Amino acid sequence: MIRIDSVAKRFKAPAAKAQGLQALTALIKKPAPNWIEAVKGVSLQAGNGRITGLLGPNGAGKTTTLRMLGGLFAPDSGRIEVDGIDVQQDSQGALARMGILGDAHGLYPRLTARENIVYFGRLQGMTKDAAEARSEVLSELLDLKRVIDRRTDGFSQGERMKTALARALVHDPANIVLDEPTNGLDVLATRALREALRVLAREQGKCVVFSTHIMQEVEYLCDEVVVVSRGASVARGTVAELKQQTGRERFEDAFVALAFPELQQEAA
Ligand SMILES: Nc1ncnc2c1ncn2[C@@H]1O[C@H](COP(=O)(O)OP(=O)(O)OP(=O)(O)O)[C@@H](O)[C@H]1O
Repeated sequence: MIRIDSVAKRFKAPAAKAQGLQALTALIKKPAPNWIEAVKGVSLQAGNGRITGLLGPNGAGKTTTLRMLGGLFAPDSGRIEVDGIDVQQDSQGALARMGILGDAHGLYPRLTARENIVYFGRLQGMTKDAAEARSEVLSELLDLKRVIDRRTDGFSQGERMKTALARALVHDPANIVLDEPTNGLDVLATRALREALRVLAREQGKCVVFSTHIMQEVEYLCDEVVVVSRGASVARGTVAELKQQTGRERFEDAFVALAFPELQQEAA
């Protein structure tokens, strides 16, 4: 179970290079930094055996939220818990309970897919035998058998994603977090991934959280959706509830109404 409570995070904007008089003034008086409010208040509760989608347009703050969940940096405010473990207080404990598929897959190109998976298992404290047995199970679940003993150098986007996902799941974590997992995948690879996520949540009782900006993805997969817009969670519910809440028949229209309310006012 994952619980994110009102997290916020801002970044210092890289300063534009000052020129002429501006540069001279900047030498004497350092200009105040500009801040980018990447996340201003995102909350989410994701239960076990369910797929929860973080749906938002580009730049809404999805990746930043998931990076805080993965302990890559701390929120400026708010709190994140994984199975009751506070990510800031015990990031190792929280990470041990999560399998994270980030935007960069970072496989070792000289190792085979199996070696990549087993190596990661060893880093998670598994015995070689246990990691190898698990790589077998995952190669079945993710349909990796054909390529599991090939070096990952030269893998297609889909093969890379599946190997990275297998690696993230090697320690059989109770919580699975994926950042835009279908990016760059073709229709068959997307279907295979969806099917795997369904098995993980519905049959194995995992808590699955994934971010996306693709409406269809959410309609096909999610038990619960959290809509994020401009750094804040603005709505949550099932697809049917969000359609009902906005009085829209199509989910795309419901999403636009929730994420960009100003567009509705302009249209009115
Ligand atoms: N390290 C950083 N430094 C400065 N700004 C950042 C940093 N990381 C994110 N941002 C900004 O924060 C905002 C939210 O970014 P984020 O990557 O979380 O959005 P997103 O919802 O994942 O978008 P996308 O769907 O396009 O990947 C954006 O405006 C982005 O430019």
